[in-house]
Amino acid sequence: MSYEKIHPRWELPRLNMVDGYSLEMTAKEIEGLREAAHLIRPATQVAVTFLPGETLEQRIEAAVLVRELGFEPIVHLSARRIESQEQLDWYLGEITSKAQVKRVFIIAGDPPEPEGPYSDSLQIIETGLLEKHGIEIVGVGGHPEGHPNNTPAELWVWMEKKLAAIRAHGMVPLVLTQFAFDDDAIVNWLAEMRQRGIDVPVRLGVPGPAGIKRLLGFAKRCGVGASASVMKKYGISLTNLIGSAGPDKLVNSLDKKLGAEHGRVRLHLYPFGALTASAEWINEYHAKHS
Ligand SMILES: NC(=O)C1=CN([C@@H]2O[C@H](COP(=O)(O)OP(=O)(O)OC[C@H]3O[C@@H](n4cnc5c(N)ncnc54)[C@H](O)[C@@H]3O)[C@@H](O)[C@H]2O)C=CC1
Ligand SMILES: Nc1nc(=O)c2c([nH]1)NC[C@@H]1CN(c3ccc(C(=O)N[C@@H](CCC(=O)O)C(=O)O)cc3)CN21
Repeated sequence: MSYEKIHPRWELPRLNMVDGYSLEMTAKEIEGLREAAHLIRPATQVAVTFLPGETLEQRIEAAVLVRELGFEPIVHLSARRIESQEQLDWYLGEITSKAQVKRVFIIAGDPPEPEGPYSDSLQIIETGLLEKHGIEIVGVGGHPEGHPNNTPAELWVWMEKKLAAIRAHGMVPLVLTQFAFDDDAIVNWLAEMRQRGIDVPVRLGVPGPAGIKRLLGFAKRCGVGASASVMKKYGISLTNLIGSAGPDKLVNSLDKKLGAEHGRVRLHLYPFGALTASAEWINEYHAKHS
């Protein structure tokens, strides 16, 4: 399968670690995206989250802005937060007609009980609504550090089922990983994925630069490992939580450790509300490595 659809340069070796990066924004970060826009390369893929406390209208407005500013929207769908099939159908209709969305990312979502008819991502793929609305590329989650509700073996089975279903519905699959601070967790997980014969493109989720307390808060909330030893590798001492930290060490280490056996990868930055800081970090990294 050709993955050129995912990104024009997917089939080529990366120029550096930020080549073909993607970013994300919450649906409420309309002003944040406007402010950061001049720092972001044209046609960059920008994902719009599906978090509690956002309305569908805010998400649609955000996707429209991503498109208007000359970027490529990726719209998140949180299966457990979708209230009905009618709502999913309507939302897909809105984002595809108003923002020409071609890309979605589907994740189960954190609610322990689904708020509507869907308890997992596979069920969304199987509705047939994605291709009905012209969606071409579908991302699903990867979990380098595992997931509290599934064993690693179960997670691989789920991944293969989702990827097969995306193909069966005529769309192109992609995996986007949960953010992680631990380079070894990411590299080992990716090696296992490739050993299993899963050749799908992967976007590796890394945290953008942010305050240390904020990074640790997100790690806790999202079940991401942030032990003293992992954070030390990342460049953070847990005895001094003042200031902020960027992903330089992590990204440099990934650059060294990732080889041909890990297949095609690109980065996805999780800015955690600081889009400008992430865009600046990318530009500085690019300037240093080109
Ligand atoms: N990577 C990311 O950016 C994000 C990751 N997540 C986390 O990833 C989890 C898994 O998502 P997918 O890989 O899409 O799973 P999935 O939709 O492929 O489901 C796989 C299996 O895990 C179960 N499961 C998933 N979420 C659950 C939950 N919250 N409680 C109980 N059982 C659950 C499903 O019922 C199913 O049996 C989310 O539930 C969430 O906790 C959430 C948001 C963003
Ligand atoms: N298990 C899990 N659950 C999640 O909700 C989750 C993950 N994993 N992995 C990473 C993504 C990224 N997430 C987030 C969540 C909040 C903001 C954020 O900026 N929140 C604002 C206020 C809310 C808003 O603007 O909508 C904040 O200031 O905290 C960003 C990314 C949540 N995500």
